[in-house]
Amino acid sequence: MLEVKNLKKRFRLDNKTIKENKKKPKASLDVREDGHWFNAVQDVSFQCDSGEVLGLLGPNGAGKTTSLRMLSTALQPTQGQIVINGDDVVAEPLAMRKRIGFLSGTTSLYHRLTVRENVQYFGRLHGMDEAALEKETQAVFDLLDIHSFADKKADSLSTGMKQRANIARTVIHKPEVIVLDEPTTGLDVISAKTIMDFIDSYRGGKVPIIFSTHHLHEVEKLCDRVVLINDGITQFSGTLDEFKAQSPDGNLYDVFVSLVGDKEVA
Ligand SMILES: Nc1ncnc2c1ncn2[C@@H]1O[C@H](COP(=O)(O)OP(=O)(O)OP(=O)(O)O)[C@@H](O)[C@H]1O
Repeated sequence: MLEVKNLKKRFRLDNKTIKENKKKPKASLDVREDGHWFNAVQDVSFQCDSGEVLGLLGPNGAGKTTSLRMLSTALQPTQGQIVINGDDVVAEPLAMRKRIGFLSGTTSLYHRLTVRENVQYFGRLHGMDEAALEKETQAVFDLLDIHSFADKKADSLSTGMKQRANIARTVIHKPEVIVLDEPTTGLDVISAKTIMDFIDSYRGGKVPIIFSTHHLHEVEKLCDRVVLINDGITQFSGTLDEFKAQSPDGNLYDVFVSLVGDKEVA
């Protein structure tokens, strides 16, 4: 189980931005501008049980990536708690990192290695023995439909194949929590569907899986829980049914728009 409580992250602004902001009318600034600081994530809380799929929604710049980077220990929170199966992620980031599988926009592969070599390299870095590595490689390649290109070099792959290989690399060590930042963005229909089926395969299992997306149909199809962030604040956290119940006809788009106000919908 993953629990996130009152997460905050503020970034120090560079001098040029501070100077420029001083010249602008206050009303034109992002509500999160705060002198020398930018409060990218102001107050984010949610939880996700084992076997649940949680969809993280929000307009561009809402704070989704910043929140996911904190969950995965890539960024230290300014404040707040992140707990995985009773253990404190913020207090023990290095120990906890091994227990989390994080796909970010910058997760990548060694170009000259094959997919299999890449994935197994990361498995060995996590201390997996060869028998476990073989077994898990097979299982993950099945789930992500990778076998047909498993022995191709990474630099010869399509964008969709690369993303599937990146996900394989992210989960090869059987993490306790899986965090995927916009896993289907920019992908063709078949690769996106393969990744959605992969996420779906975790439902009802032992691992909470969290992914951010701008695609409401993915949320409708896959998610048990929905969290919507706006201006770095949790606007909604609950089940998919509770989210849908906010609109008379259960239309996700209408609920999203009603919660984020007149902000441009991504
Ligand atoms: N290092 C940083 N310094 C200053 N501001 C930052 C920094 N990193 C992120 N931000 C700002 O924090 C806000 C939240 O960014 P974040 O990338 O988390 O949003 P997001 O919800 O993932 O957006 P998108 O849907 O566009 O990917 C943005 O306004 C961004 O410009």
